[in-house]
Amino acid sequence: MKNLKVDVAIIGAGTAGLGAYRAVKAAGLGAVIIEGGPYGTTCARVGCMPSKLLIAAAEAAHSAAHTAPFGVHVEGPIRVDGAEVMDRVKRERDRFVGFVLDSVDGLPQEDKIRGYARFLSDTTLQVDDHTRIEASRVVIATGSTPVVPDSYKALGDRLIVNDDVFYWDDLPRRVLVVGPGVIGLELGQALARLGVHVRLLGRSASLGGLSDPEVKASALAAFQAEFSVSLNTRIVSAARDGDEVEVRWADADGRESLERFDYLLMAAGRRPNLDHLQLENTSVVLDETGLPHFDRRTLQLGASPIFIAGDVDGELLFLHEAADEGRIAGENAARYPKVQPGRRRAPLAVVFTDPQIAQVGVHFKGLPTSGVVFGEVDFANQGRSRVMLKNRGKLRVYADQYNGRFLGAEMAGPSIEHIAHLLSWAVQQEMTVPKMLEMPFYHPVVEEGLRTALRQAASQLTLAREPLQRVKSA
Ligand SMILES: Cc1cc2nc3c(=O)[nH]c(=O)nc-3n(C[C@H](O)[C@H](O)[C@H](O)COP(=O)(O)OP(=O)(O)OC[C@H]3O[C@@H](n4cnc5c(N)ncnc54)[C@H](O)[C@@H]3O)c2cc1C
Ligand SMILES: NC(=O)c1ccc[n+]([C@@H]2O[C@H](COP(=O)([O-])OP(=O)(O)OC[C@H]3O[C@@H](n4cnc5c(N)ncnc54)[C@H](O)[C@@H]3O)[C@@H](O)[C@H]2O)c1
Repeated sequence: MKNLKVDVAIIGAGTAGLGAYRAVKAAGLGAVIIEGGPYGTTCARVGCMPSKLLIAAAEAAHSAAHTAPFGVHVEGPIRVDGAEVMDRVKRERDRFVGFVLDSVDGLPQEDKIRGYARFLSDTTLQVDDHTRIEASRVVIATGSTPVVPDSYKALGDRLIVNDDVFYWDDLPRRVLVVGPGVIGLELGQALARLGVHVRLLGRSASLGGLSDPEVKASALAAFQAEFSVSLNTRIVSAARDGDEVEVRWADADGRESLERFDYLLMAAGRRPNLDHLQLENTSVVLDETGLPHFDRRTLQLGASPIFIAGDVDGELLFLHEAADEGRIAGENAARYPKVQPGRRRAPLAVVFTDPQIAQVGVHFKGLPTSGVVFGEVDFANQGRSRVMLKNRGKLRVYADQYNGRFLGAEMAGPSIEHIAHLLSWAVQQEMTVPKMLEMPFYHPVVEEGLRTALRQAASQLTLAREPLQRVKSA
């Protein structure tokens, strides 16, 4: 058994863990980073980057197949070569992973420990059965794993998760996607556009994380016009038959269907990688679901010398949040016990479907029940969106009725990744709707649709009247 003593031990060399490691080293302390799986990060290897590569191929196929309304005719069938599609996805993915591997290669050899870590106490870690580490502080950055209900496990290698898709050598013929969340929608639509027969089933009314019912209805209509998406369904049975999966499912009205697929892609959410850490050996307080209590601002677990960062805290499963949290946890581990709140950014989430989906600031479901004004634009008749034949979806903005402060927005539509950025910057700058309307809007751009929504919200503000009413009622 090898014994080590170090200031800070970081568990997990993903985006959050590497960020934490860099922050500890920048503070002049010693650190080790422990990794049990392959280096390269979830984002680069099986997450953000390969999914966007698959989506890019799907967009190319979709555009090629939809030129006719412009009077442009591509003669003959559009041929998607699945092997070539997957080859590019994997080649480019490996390039992105390569950048991470280069940066890991650059770390001092003695700082890198290979193996899976578990806690023996707050400050003692066991890595596999070869190394014991005494660390004054520990950062948990172990990421998340797809949730796979036990009842599906008999499907064997015909049951897949997002990771498996990015190791395919060719595209399959038929895929059942379970879960209309972010991953299910992104991968489901991309595969459908590449010619795979896709059915996407959800067990509730949820869709891509949206909470605004009007935006959700608009997004659902857009997706359903293109491929098979059914909500409020129930999978009655899923059984393996040879190399196929036979699925019986019931729609919202209870009508049952029987269908065969090559794969069942489980995209029903992710859970934190905490199971094997043996947190029960520490002083950390766990809630009834086994998740540790932590301070969102400092990322400290109670008063312990243990910090948490990235997907594993189960809060904001996005790359930029994992990077921020890694830095904050690393800085606080370095300055422990004098921890400080870290700077957090305005909430921003983008789903790379078509239409894209985004949420910014306060979500619809988090709005107060009164004192909020709404503005909206339906992209169906928005000038530039119609010019491009991308006129699907809806955007709704929320503002404080009395001080005009822009609170947040939910949206589905064209150019949404960019509009969502503008809006998240406005949230972080604490702008009011009238102030936002003072900003330039070029013509003709999709952002003119945003202006329509902002104007509608502005017209309902009671900025001047409110103080008067207060005086009257006093
Ligand atoms: C398909 C998909 C698409 C996505 N697309 C986007 C996107 O477009 N934009 C976006 O912002 N986010 C996206 N995400 C989310 C984003 O990838 C994650 O939020 C981010 O990668 C989380 O980083 P992390 O450092 O917390 O975890 P990870 O990168 O997963 O790192 C955790 C590491 O810990 C290791 N580990 C686990 N347990 C132990 C242990 N006991 N001992 C040692 N090592 C351990 C793991 O092997 C892993 O390497 C996507 C995710 C998926 C799955
Ligand atoms: N573009 C991005 O930023 C991006 C892309 C992919 C993933 N991510 C991150 O990864 C996280 C996880 O993604 P996800 O799509 O796995 O989870 P999710 O929580 O977004 O969606 C899961 C969906 O599955 C449904 N569901 C759950 N159990 C089910 C069952 N048994 N049958 C049918 N439907 C079921 C849920 O109702 C929900 O709609 C996201 O929340 C996101 O933070 C981000």
